[in-house]
Amino acid sequence: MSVLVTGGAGYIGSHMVWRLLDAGEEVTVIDCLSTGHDWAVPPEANLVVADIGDQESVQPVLKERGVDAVIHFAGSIIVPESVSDPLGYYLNNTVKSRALLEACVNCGVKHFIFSSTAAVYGTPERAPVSEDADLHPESPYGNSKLMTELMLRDASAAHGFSYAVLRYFNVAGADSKGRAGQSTRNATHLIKVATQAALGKRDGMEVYGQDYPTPDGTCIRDYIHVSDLVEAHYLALEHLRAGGGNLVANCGYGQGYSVLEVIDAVKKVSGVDFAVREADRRPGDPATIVADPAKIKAQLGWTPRHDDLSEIVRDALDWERSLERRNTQQ
Ligand SMILES: NC(=O)c1ccc[n+]([C@@H]2O[C@H](COP(=O)([O-])OP(=O)(O)OC[C@H]3O[C@@H](n4cnc5c(N)ncnc54)[C@H](O)[C@@H]3O)[C@@H](O)[C@H]2O)c1
Ligand SMILES: O=c1ccn([C@@H]2O[C@H](COP(=O)(O)OP(=O)(O)O[C@H]3O[C@H](CO)[C@H](O)[C@H](O)[C@H]3O)[C@@H](O)[C@H]2O)c(=O)[nH]1
Repeated sequence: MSVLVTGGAGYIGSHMVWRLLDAGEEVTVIDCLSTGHDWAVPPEANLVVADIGDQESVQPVLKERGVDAVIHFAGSIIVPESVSDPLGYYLNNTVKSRALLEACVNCGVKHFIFSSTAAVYGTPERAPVSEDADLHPESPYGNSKLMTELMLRDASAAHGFSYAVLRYFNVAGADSKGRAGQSTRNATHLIKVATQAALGKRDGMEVYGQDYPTPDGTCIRDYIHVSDLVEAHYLALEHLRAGGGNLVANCGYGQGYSVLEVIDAVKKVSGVDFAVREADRRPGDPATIVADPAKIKAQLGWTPRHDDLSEIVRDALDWERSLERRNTQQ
């Protein structure tokens, strides 16, 4: 048995690859390196530089490597970018996921795990939000992911493979052993941006919108440590291999923090008081989104081990410092 990780040279995918190797799995990565880095893939994994939409590259990998499970991270991930380039997002996230799925069906892949997102809920009526809530994405990004969820459901019913859709909330932090972290060029995620501001890599930062209907006027999100997230995938893989059946589940802690609370945490942990400027709202941002994680806890026995904002921030800062050293050495 071996596992194919698409997008394994990216932030979350590279953590997954380490987790699978730690468990003794045989791992192949397909990544086109559009935002990922070849150096992020451990040498023990086999990296194939290719596009997931290119079936002529993907099918031989699935067959020759005897892949029984695909964990599909590859995609475009920035909500406001999806608003300005919707067709690019539908191509990379939806059309190419369809091509990948077809390749998997052609090659008899048994299990498929998909990176979905809290963005499929839009602004939920209730916080925390559970999986049976209505789905009203507010951005092309969220729509592009929801369409892939639907393709998976229908293709699984027709072709008999099993799948898990994991809806991630806001992923942050880094491997506590320092082996992987968020290295994307021009990253836009809040905790990454704030750690860069704390380390003087950028001249302060902006808060997008302070007039949301939340206690301090800034958006509320549920930040999940990347190591807890990849553990959820590992448990989902075991569940599918054991014949546990299809699963759609939230990945978050059920605890929300506002943008200003996150910035405060970064200032406290780093000991640096960087400049924070008010800016207009960013397109596509819902006010509040917090997970109800009851389902994944009950069905997979998932137990968060890093659900502490200070730990998330500390690991992100450590990784950002290590990137600084890497850049100095290059
Ligand atoms: N980071 C978050 O907070 C978050 C939240 C919810 C969902 N997700 C989802 O998790 C997945 C991974 O996100 P990430 O934060 O690691 O992003 P990332 O940009 O670091 O990783 C994505 C990887 O996919 C590769 N890739 C992109 N398009 C490709 C293609 N067509 N063919 C082959 N490789 C391709 C990139 O080179 C990169 O290595 C994405 O699908 C994203 O939508 C992320
Ligand atoms: O410099 C910044 C960066 C972000 N923000 C704010 O911080 C919050 C979080 O923004 P992120 O960009 O960190 O994350 P998003 O919530 O936009 O999106 C992330 O989480 C989503 C799920 O909730 C998606 O899945 C998506 O892939 C992933 O990027 C938002 O209110 C945003 O406006 C700022 O104020 N300043």
